[in-house]
Amino acid sequence: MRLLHTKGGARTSARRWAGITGAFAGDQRPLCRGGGNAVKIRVLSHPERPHADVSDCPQHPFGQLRAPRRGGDRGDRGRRRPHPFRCDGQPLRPQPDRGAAGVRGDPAVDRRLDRCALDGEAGGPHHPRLRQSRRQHHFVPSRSLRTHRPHHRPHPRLRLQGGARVQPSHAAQLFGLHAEEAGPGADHVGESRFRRAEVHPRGPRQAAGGASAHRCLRAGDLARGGWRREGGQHRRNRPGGRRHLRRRLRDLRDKRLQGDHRSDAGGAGKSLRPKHVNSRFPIPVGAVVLDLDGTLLDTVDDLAVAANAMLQELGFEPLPEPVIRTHIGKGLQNLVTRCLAEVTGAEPTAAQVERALAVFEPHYRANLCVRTRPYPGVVEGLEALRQAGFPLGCVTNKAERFTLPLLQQAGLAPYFDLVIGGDTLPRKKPDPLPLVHAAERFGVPPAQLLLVGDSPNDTQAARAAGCPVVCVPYGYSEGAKVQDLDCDAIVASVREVPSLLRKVQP
Ligand SMILES: O=C(O)COP(=O)(O)O
Ligand SMILES: [Mg+2]
Repeated sequence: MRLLHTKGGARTSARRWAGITGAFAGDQRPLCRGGGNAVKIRVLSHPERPHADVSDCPQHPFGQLRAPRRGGDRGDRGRRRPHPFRCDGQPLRPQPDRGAAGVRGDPAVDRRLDRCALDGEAGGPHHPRLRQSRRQHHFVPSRSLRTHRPHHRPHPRLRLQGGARVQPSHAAQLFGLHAEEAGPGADHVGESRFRRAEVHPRGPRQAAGGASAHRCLRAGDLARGGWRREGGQHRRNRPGGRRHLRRRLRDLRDKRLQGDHRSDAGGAGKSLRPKHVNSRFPIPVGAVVLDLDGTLLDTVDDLAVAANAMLQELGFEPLPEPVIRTHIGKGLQNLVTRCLAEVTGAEPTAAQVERALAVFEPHYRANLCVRTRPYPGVVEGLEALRQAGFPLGCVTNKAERFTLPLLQQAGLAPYFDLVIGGDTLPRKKPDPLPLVHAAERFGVPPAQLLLVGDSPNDTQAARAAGCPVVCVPYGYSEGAKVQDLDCDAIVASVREVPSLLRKVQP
């Protein structure tokens, strides 16, 4: 018996070859399996033609025929595909259909693994077209070898849809889980990460107490765990199943994230969105104000140059830029005070601050916009906000005498209808006064004035005034993490702000 493989030929060619060489007699027919460009034939030598082989064939009418390799069949591609669990020298994992494991290198194991199983046998040809069935040669790791995802980690494919507008802290609201409605023992409420139970709350039909599509109330079924049957179709759509999850996420994306104004979401007057889901987006806004340092303009380089020139003039060592960066946000006087405190190790007196400020200001005026640049996305964002019809304001703690020329030199002045500096009003951020004033000037209630900021001063002022606030992550948040700021959303850049807003007429 010979095992020959033909490549490039086909079943017909193989049969023809068998006929030509006379390798088969009477009822001995070549066993041909498969098709396409690979075929394996089992040649049974005829007693009178013991040397029948491809090399004997005078006509050699078809493509490459080759004898099986030494050491076993390595597949039609000429190379053995390494098994994922059989790296050299690594212990082999037990396989359900191949018996006990062993170590590659052990001749007995090698022989077993390299054995060329006959066509039709388990472990037979590896070419997919020659497989008896799809699953036969796949190694399915046993239950104990599968890796399990701990339940406290969010599923990797379970991303909240909605892009930047959705923050992890919204999970509870998105999925309709509020402390008062989740019931007693709902220890997961308030966690930013959510578990399976939170992602798949029971649908409205089940919650209403109606007969479930999946639950079966018959006694026999209850004895089987309450599901109609184990396995098969009935498990597919049950809550927690993948399909159920996909459908639920689609519902959330399509209907619930559209916001309160979508009264048509659920058909004629009937919203599918439960009342307790608080959709915050898009935010209804009549006007937008933006912070300057750390939100619109990257001013730290020029501020550091001026601050270090001041320190040098006063006889102190310069400070590194990252230190100066953490002192930006509460106005220039505060910056000077904190730089002095840093180098002297003590709180400076009012007179010392006044003297230092007098040294600082000329340096800053001379370096106002040398290396100061708008952050990426700022110009596009302002442009888009203007196009959407929002009146724009700049509310900063920087003194007005520096703010106005800085906006001019940076090319942002034409975008703003209103500029409020740190000394324009009696109090500055984090006091709500500048925002309340801006809302009045724009003729909108504070709840419809959006502040785009970067620091706790901005978020505190907005919360105190009752304004919505979104933060950019790149600014100077006085050492605080942007994730810790009390804001409605974190946007990667000002460019993303318009997509969060819905224009309301003032
Ligand atoms: O501290 C400053 O000088 C100004 O800070 P602000 O523009 O972020 O309000
Ligand atoms: Mg700022």
